[in-house]
Amino acid sequence: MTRGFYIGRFQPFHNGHLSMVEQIADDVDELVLGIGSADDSHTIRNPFTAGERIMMITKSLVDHDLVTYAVPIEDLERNSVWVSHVQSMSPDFDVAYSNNPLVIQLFREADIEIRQSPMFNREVLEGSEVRQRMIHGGDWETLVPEAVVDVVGEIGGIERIQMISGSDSNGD
Ligand SMILES: Nc1ncnc2c1ncn2[C@@H]1O[C@H](COP(=O)(O)OP(=O)(O)OP(=O)(O)O)[C@@H](O)[C@H]1O
Ligand SMILES: NC(=O)c1ccc[n+]([C@@H]2O[C@H](COP(=O)(O)O)[C@@H](O)[C@H]2O)c1
Repeated sequence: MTRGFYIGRFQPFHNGHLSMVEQIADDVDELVLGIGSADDSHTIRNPFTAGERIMMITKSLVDHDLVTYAVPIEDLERNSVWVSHVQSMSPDFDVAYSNNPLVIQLFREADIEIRQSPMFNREVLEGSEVRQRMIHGGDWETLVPEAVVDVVGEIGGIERIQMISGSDSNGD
């Protein structure tokens, strides 16, 4: 039995993240999704709470044949102890997945196997692109799973991110 660990902020969970999960599913029996920066929300970079991101991920993966656990991981002041912090919060895992250079470095230094994946359609499948489209009234819905559109609607996410940015749906 192999269990993987995939860390990200998932602000929001988009189709690039979904493709990465689908690829990881070929390697592992179970997957922990670490909700990074879990203590942050209501900012342009991190508009959604950890609980809202868990809803997005759980509902997006409900029809996938993979056992998943979403675990909130708060940020720490000290990078040197971050991997221990992750391990203290997560079910045990055999291999970690990330394309983030700092995350890769920290897991390598802790002698934990880390795998990267190709970037899927990165010109548009990027959290900051999705958030900019939400702020400016662009087409963000095609970049995320349908379940994420539903959750964003349920929580009033567009109104929130537009309020945070001081914009409105027609603003720049
Ligand atoms: N299109 C993609 N294809 C494959 N991996 C991706 C893609 N987008 C993000 N990732 C990876 O998923 C992990 C989590 O990413 P993250 O939540 O920061 O999303 P992001 O799209 O990079 O968002 P942001 O623009 O908010 O930083 C990182 O390792 C990131 O490199
Ligand atoms: N010292 C720390 O708290 C520390 C170190 C490395 C990564 N992280 C977190 O891991 C996550 C990595 O995800 P991204 O690849 O989405 O940036 C982020 O939430 C980031 O803040 C935290």
